[in-house]
Amino acid sequence: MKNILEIDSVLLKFKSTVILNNVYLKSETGIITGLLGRNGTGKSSLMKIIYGEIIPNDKSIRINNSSLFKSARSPKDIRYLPQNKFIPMYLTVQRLLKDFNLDFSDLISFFPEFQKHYKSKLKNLSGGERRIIEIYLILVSKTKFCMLDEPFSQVMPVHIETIKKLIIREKQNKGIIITDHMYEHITEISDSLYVISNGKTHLTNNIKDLQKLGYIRNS
Ligand SMILES: Nc1ncnc2c1ncn2[C@@H]1O[C@H](COP(=O)(O)OP(=O)(O)OP(=O)(O)O)[C@@H](O)[C@H]1O
Repeated sequence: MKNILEIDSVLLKFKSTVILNNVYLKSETGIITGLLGRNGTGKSSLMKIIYGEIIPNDKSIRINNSSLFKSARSPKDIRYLPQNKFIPMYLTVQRLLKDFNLDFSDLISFFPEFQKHYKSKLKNLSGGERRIIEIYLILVSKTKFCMLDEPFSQVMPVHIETIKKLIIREKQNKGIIITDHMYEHITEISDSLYVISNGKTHLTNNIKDLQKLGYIRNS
């Protein structure tokens, strides 16, 4: 089944500063939605609003045309990978995979290096290894929509390529919203691309749009 998430009419202010104003964004099963924008333009805030972690001054969010009025979200509907680590360090890879109902064999088919880490606690993994586990759990576990906030920072280039393959596999079952300043990876895998500028989302098609919106320099 195809699921559609839409958000519009967003107004987010911190004190008197307007961060987001009149945003529109759509995510749907089978589509990778890229979100770009300069530092501080509100990409993480928009994801947190969708996830229900920030309550903005105004918003309208719908899944399959039903409005979400409550702030609590079910993991069956939306999963969110925040920028900062969020999983308790004392949990093992084995325990996390069990909790998220995931297979170790699938993880190591993408990341064979993790064979030795089945019983490792997160605190005993490197920063990049921990990030890969977090990305895998959020991206692969069952849900309608998955939001990834800067999945590529901390991860080495070979693993970035693997994560991109995993994202492309997973979009068959869910809508994926992704932001990262390694924008070439985002433009490469995105089916639909928005840039946030001056509090608004701009649906963009090409690199020229990114230049016009001040996200990258004119070459
Ligand atoms: N809890 C808060 N209180 C006050 N201001 C905040 C709060 N959270 C975010 N902001 C401000 O809102 C703006 C948007 O922040 P946000 O983290 O959403 O930006 P971003 O586009 O994700 O940035 P980056 O690319 O640097 O990660 C920033 O100016 C930030 O300082």
